[in-house]
Amino acid sequence: MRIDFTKMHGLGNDFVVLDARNPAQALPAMDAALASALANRRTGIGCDQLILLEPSELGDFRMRIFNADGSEVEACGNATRAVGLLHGAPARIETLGGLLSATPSDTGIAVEMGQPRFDWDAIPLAYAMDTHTMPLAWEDLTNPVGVNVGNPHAIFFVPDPYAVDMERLGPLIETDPVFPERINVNVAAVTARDAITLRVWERGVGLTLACGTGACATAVGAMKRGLVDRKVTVTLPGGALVIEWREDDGIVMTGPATESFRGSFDPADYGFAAGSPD
Ligand SMILES: N[C@H](CCC[C@H](N)C(=O)O)C(=O)O
Repeated sequence: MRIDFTKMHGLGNDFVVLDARNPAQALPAMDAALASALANRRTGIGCDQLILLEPSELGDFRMRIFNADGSEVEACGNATRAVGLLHGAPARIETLGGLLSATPSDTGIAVEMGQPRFDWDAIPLAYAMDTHTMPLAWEDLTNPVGVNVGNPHAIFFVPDPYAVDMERLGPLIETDPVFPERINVNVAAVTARDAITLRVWERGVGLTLACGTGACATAVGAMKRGLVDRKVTVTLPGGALVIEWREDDGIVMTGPATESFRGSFDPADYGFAAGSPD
């Protein structure tokens, strides 16, 4: 019994997508162990996030998101565009972070990501503080913005994101106890009223070529600080996303989604029997 998968990416942030809406694709219990084994780029299929589609009572389908370390999380912007493409947008997608809508646009897929949350306990943080300019510092990275866009982000505005030692500082910040659920770490430079350059150390993954929720969080953080207008282009190593923060609709992220190839695997190769109940 083999399990089918679709390999996809959004600006190089890549995913292995499993579709468990089809009972014939009954999956072993999807858990941290299986997700991290499949995501492993040496011994597994390899991806930043493992995406599992399941039936949903609330929307067209449910999307579960597992980081490469196996942690299940609330939101993944690039994957939301990818599964919107795969399913056929328009689509209403249930996630742990809320019900999202994906619709086709002339530059790919547009996703309404909901409203950002800035309260310290919504990020969440370990104690109360001003999230507009958090009194925190890790060497030259100081006073980030804290925001939750379905998942938690810290945004540092710096002169040059590519001059930051993310491999060293990223994991230090990601796992600091001030972030009880860890954090996605963004370093950004505002280059115009409608342009931001961004790099992201992702919670549970590390440096990625792009992070959709990071682009959303960074855009609204810059808007809160009055650094940019309400619609900006965020350029990541893998390419650009357009982020707009509308009063009523919340954040709208628009960008490409790509299907790379399809394949299948035998769960027994990962120590799991297909079809075993969750
Ligand atoms: N690492 C993120 C999840 C994936 C976010 C990123 N891939 C995106 O496109 O939003 C987290 O733990 O919250």
